[in-house]
Amino acid sequence: MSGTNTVIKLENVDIYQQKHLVLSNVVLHIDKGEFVFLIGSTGSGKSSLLKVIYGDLHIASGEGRAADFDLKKLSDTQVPFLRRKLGIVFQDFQLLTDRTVEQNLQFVMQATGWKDKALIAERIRDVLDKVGLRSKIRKMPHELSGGEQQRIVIARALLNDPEIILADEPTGNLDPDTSEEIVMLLRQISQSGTAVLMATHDYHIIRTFPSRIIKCENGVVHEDATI
Ligand SMILES: Nc1ncnc2c1ncn2[C@@H]1O[C@H](COP(=O)(O)OP(=O)(O)OP(=O)(O)O)[C@@H](O)[C@H]1O
Repeated sequence: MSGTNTVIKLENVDIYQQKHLVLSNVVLHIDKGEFVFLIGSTGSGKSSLLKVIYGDLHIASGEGRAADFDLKKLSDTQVPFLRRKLGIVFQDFQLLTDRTVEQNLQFVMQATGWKDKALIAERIRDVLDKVGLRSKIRKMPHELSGGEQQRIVIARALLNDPEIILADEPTGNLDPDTSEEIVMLLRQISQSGTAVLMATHDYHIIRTFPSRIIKCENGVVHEDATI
């Protein structure tokens, strides 16, 4: 049984890439405010699992819910609304390189329906405060370090107050100290109520921040694994 605090719930889901069954009979529950690592060797299905959660791969069998969206019945028009309730953070920073931090954040807000300029400005200040980078609001991405750029990506993921952040190797391009800072930030975010699911290959990080581990291995998902 999962309570009303569940933000991700997969029950007996088979996950395919084309005709290839990548993960079978997946059972997965993530609650509000949880911080969870997602591990597994290359090709074990981590990205495929994340794709199911953000509506990029359809589920053929079983049941799935993410942030109150029914993943089995998800229509193309619903996908952008699902994604507003998920913050997505990937390894390469993906900021628009020809715009300032502020313009990068404004761009996402306008694209997701925000209109009121004062509210937009206030929300941008709030998320930059959360990642400790209000002072960088007028900087261009190339004027920021890799860790700072990743913090801005995290700020951008927080704009629409998501129920969960999906982070796919968010520290893959960062040095060890900066990686730890990013994980500390993600854990702080989870403590304030937004769940975080972080795919990583970095065992040092996993040992430094003991947390629940979900593991993809031999075509199945273990919900409470060890490294
Ligand atoms: N678009 C695709 N079409 C067909 N097969 C795919 C596609 N994407 C991934 N696969 C296959 O699905 C399996 C799982 O891939 P996936 O990318 O989910 O693994 P991963 O655990 O995220 O790997 P990595 O750690 O390297 O990112 C692999 O066998 C891969 O070759």
